[in-house]
Amino acid sequence: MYGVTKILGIQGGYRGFYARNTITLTPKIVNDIHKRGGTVLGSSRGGHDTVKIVDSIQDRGINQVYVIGGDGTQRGAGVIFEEVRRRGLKVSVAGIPKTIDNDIPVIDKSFGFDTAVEEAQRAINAAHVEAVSAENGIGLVKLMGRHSGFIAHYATLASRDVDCCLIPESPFYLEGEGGLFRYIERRLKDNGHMVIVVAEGAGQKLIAETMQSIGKDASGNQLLLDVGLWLSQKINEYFKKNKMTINLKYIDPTYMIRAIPSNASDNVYCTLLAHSVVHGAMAGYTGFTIGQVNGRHCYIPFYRITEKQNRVSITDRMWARLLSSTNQPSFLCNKVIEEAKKEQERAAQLLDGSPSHRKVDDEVAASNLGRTK
Ligand SMILES: Nc1ncnc2c1ncn2[C@@H]1O[C@H](COP(=O)(O)OP(=O)(O)OP(=O)(O)O)[C@@H](O)[C@H]1O
Ligand SMILES: O=P(O)(O)OC[C@H]1O[C@](O)(CO)[C@@H](O)[C@@H]1O
Repeated sequence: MYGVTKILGIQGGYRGFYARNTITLTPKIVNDIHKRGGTVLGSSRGGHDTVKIVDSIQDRGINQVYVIGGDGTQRGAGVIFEEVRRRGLKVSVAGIPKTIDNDIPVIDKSFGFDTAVEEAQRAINAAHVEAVSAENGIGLVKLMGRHSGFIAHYATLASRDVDCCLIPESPFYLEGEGGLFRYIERRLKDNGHMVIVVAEGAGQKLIAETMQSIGKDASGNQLLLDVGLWLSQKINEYFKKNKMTINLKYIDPTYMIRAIPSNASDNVYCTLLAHSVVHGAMAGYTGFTIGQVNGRHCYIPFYRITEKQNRVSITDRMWARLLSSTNQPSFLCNKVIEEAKKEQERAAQLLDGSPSHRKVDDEVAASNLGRTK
């Protein structure tokens, strides 16, 4: 369509610009990559040496750079764009959001998220089978998502077999009235079994009270303490102390939900993102991330994408729908709800520069919060 004669694939993430080989991408090489999990180019964490990267772009005569990855990758693309602009180079820099976490703001969802939610069903179903097959069975599933709870949230809504979903955005506590242990006791007495889904970023403050931080990864992301093992141990200890028999089965599908090939919905989404981003670069746009916003493909300036992370809003209808589907306690006091609403209003004003038009559905959220206390 555009008469492009050469497309280079940079291998091994950002360091691939200066420390790894590159491969020439041809229709034959990329023909079936949508049927394979992972990345044909390989990825890495860390290694973003902006000067070396832009030197490489300049030396190779590259005039369009398409950067595929999560929130960190998009931040890295933004830095490259600034350096390219500082040098006055005629190079278009465009980002394509790809992460299972769905933690990239502004866009409706990230490529990879749907596939992860679909694959998580297998782990939740297994947890449910194990839970119903034993006396006071508890199936506990930990899901990825880093500091966002979207995968756990939507996998719970999709499954309908989950009795409690714990996410980083909604703090919880274990002991006492309204705490997790009392809720588990009640569910086991009423139902004989239960399924708990916990996002890997949940409970970090609670765990940190008794466990040391384990540092950061090569990209500077805080490494998460293992909430799945911690919660399994805490639940077993509590019921042992209270002399109540339980059979807890812990399932950690972690990389299973990331390593599989993308599903049909994500394949179509990815194709549309690719078409849109190329049209944008060919039209002369630069410094943008492509993304679907309210169903339409948009060119979003890097600074909008990198100014914050997308997090589950616990005063939104979708979270209220989860609470009414699991019947779990909200673990929240009114003060936290009010703070969350204010944060949501501030975020909405930031996005459209005006007072928030989107009225949080207080009645639904509050009634569910109130009802499940
Ligand atoms: N602010 C930044 N400036 C320059 N480079 C960055 C920045 N943040 C992240 N990067 C680089 O972007 C790359 C990917 O970042 P990271 O490892 O956080 O993964 P990610 O893109 O967030 O993907 P995922 O969300 O799937 O983990 C790394 O090479 C990292 O060094
Ligand atoms: O591949 P690594 O370094 O273990 O990173 C795991 C992280 O990557 C993600 O899968 C994507 O950001 C997160 O959900 C998870 O916390």
